[in-house]
Parts: sequence; C-alpha cells; structure tokens
Amino acid sequence: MNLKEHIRVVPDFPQPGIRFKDITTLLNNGPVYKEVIDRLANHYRGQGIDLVAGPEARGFVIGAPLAYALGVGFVPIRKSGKLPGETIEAGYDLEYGKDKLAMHKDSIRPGQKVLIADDLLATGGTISTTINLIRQLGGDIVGAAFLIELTYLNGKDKLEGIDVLSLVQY
Ligand SMILES: O=P(O)(O)OC[C@H]1O[C@H](OP(=O)(O)OP(=O)(O)O)[C@H](O)[C@@H]1O
Ligand SMILES: Nc1ncnc2[nH]cnc12
Repeated sequence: MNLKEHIRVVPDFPQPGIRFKDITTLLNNGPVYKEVIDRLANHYRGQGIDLVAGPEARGFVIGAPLAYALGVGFVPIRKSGKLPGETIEAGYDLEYGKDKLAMHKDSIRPGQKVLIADDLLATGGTISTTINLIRQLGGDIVGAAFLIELTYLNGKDKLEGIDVLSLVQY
C-alpha cells in the first residue's frame, strides 16, 4: 500500500511557502488508517513499552490507537492551559509559529519505557520539547514514531540518540 497516495499536499498553508501535509484524507480511509497503526504497532510490539506519549492534536490520532494496539496506556501531551492537574511545561518553535506543551507530573513514573508518537516530524521542535518533558519525569524513551518525516527540515538532528521511525518521507 502506497501511503503517500493518501496524503494531500496543500501549498501555501497555513502560510505562504509551506507545503502542508494533510493527513485527513488518509484518516478518512479505514483500511489505510489501520495499515498505518498496524505497521507502527508491528515494529514496536515485544519491546516492553509501558506507555505511548503523543502531542496534541495530531499526535493523539496516531498515538492513542497505537497505544491501544500495543495494549499500553496513552499519555496526552497538551498545549499549555488544558490539563487540570499539576503540570510541567516547555515552549518551542514550529515550522510556522511558536507554542507551549504541558504534561501532568504524575503521567509517567521514573523508569517507565515510553514511545513517542506523532503524525509528522518537521523541524523537530515539538518532539525535542516532548523528549525534554518526558525526561524531566524520569521516563526512558524507547523511540519516536511518525507517519511522516520532512527530511529537508533535518528534524532528526534535534533528536540525537533517539531511535526514529517514519513510514513516509518527503
Ligand atoms: O517538528 P515540528 O516543526 O515541531 O512540527 C511538527 C508538529 O507540527 C504539527 O503540529 P501542530 O503544532 O501544527 O499542531 P496540531 O497537531 O494541533 O495541528 C505536527 O502535528 C507535529 O506535532
Ligand atoms: N509542512 C507541514 N505539514 C503538516 N504539518 C506540519 N507541521 C509542521 N510542518 C508541517
């Protein structure tokens, strides 16, 4: 199955010069969405993963079904101001803007093996912030899994020492 055929590329969104990789067209197709989650789950099954963590919002769309497929818990990493409990927070830059992410302090226990999941790796800002937060809580990061990697933005360089898997590259 060629996953790229199911991803819509939208020029100049959300700002001029950005070629936006729209995964809603892929999510709309049940067998293709299932194939994405199955491929990721097959890669990580048997690695002793305790939790999958994914950043809001598109990280939930990949991370939560992946956690379900692996039979482990899911940790939502949310944009600042959304979580009701005690949080740790960190700011970061994106391909098109700035944001701040937060996690509940009690969402990961020290030593737990955590897999990070998101739809797309671009500059790596979101995931390096996610790594930073998980490490502050003592989580042991097993790897980072993406549907898409924009290799021309060299996000992997920011994720030194982390095992990165992506199913589709641009
Ligand atoms: O590697 P980076 O340069 O950090 O970019 C990748 C991130 O950008 C997008 O999320 P966005 O912040 O647009 O939020 P959304 O998931 O709520 O659409 C995407 O889902 C990744 O999380
Ligand atoms: N080009 C892009 N397409 C979709 N999501 C993104 N997040 C950061 N850059 C992106």
